[in-house]
Amino acid sequence: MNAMLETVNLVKYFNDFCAVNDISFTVKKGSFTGLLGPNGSGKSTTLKMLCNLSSPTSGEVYINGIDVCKDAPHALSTVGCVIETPEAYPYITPTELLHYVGKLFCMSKTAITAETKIILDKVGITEYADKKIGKFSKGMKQRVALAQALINEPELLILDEPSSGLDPKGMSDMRTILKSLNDDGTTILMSSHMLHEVEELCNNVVIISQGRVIESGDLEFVKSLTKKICLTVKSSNNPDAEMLSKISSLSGVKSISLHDNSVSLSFEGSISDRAYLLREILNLGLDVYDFSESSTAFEQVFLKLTEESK
Ligand SMILES: Nc1ncnc2c1ncn2[C@@H]1O[C@H](COP(=O)(O)OP(=O)(O)OP(=O)(O)O)[C@@H](O)[C@H]1O
Repeated sequence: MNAMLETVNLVKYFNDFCAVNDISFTVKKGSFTGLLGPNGSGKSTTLKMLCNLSSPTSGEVYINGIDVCKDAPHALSTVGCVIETPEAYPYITPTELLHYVGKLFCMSKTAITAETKIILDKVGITEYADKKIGKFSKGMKQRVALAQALINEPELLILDEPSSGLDPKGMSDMRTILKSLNDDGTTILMSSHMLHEVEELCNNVVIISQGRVIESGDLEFVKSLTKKICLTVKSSNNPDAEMLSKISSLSGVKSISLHDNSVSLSFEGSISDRAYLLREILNLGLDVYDFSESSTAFEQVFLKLTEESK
């Protein structure tokens, strides 16, 4: 079986408000799946139901084919979760926390000690192993939260915005850790607001809006849903008005704007159309030193899909 996790027609009402409306998706074994959606779209509510922290109004969740609502301990025995920013007791140390969590999983003291060493190294806090968590920065606390989710060597990690609130270095470190966990075979389902993060890490995406799945599939498929891409052309000479007008009339160019010496193009066409466009731009006399697809291509898909679903 290829599915690590499957949700079937998941519904969650808070009184008469429907926060999750008939959500079905699959997380493939070994994948790094991003759960994307605007604020309030139902990401956290969905993840909480997957970890049995909240009961669905209706619908089912299966992990490795086991129904989470009917047999949570069995279904979740292979899962590690970090939902919202967990606050550990400030006066305990990462080592003590991992020992406590390990005992909850009925692990032996020897196994806990061995695992703790490996995990603290994986998340990069070995030197803080015996320091009190209360004094840790937000980034360190996120690493501790991830560490406790790893104690039972989970096959599946469910993470609610793991980079949230971290500074750029903290985010980058967290991405490196998650990438390495996934490379080592851990399946990861992660919610995120940061599209570039999802593009960098994930190979599958589930996009939700207003409690509904509006698109899901592998990242390249979702990106291909819009043929229009954003190209950035940087040149050492400044394009004049005539050049800009000529560029805007080239085949495939939908719109054009200029910021400093950089021309942004909205473009639709094949790879060879793109090559033709570059040749034409060079022929116009622009001294191009960079011609690249900007990272907003996926962002455009996301905005378009969430806009269309309203
Ligand atoms: N316990 C609750 N009681 C009532 N409404 C709730 C509760 N939890 C969530 N909601 C509502 O359900 C909707 C979905 O919330 P949820 O937190 O799942 O969204 P989200 O996509 O995770 O948002 P964000 O990106 O801002 O974290 C929101 O409108 C929220 O206000």
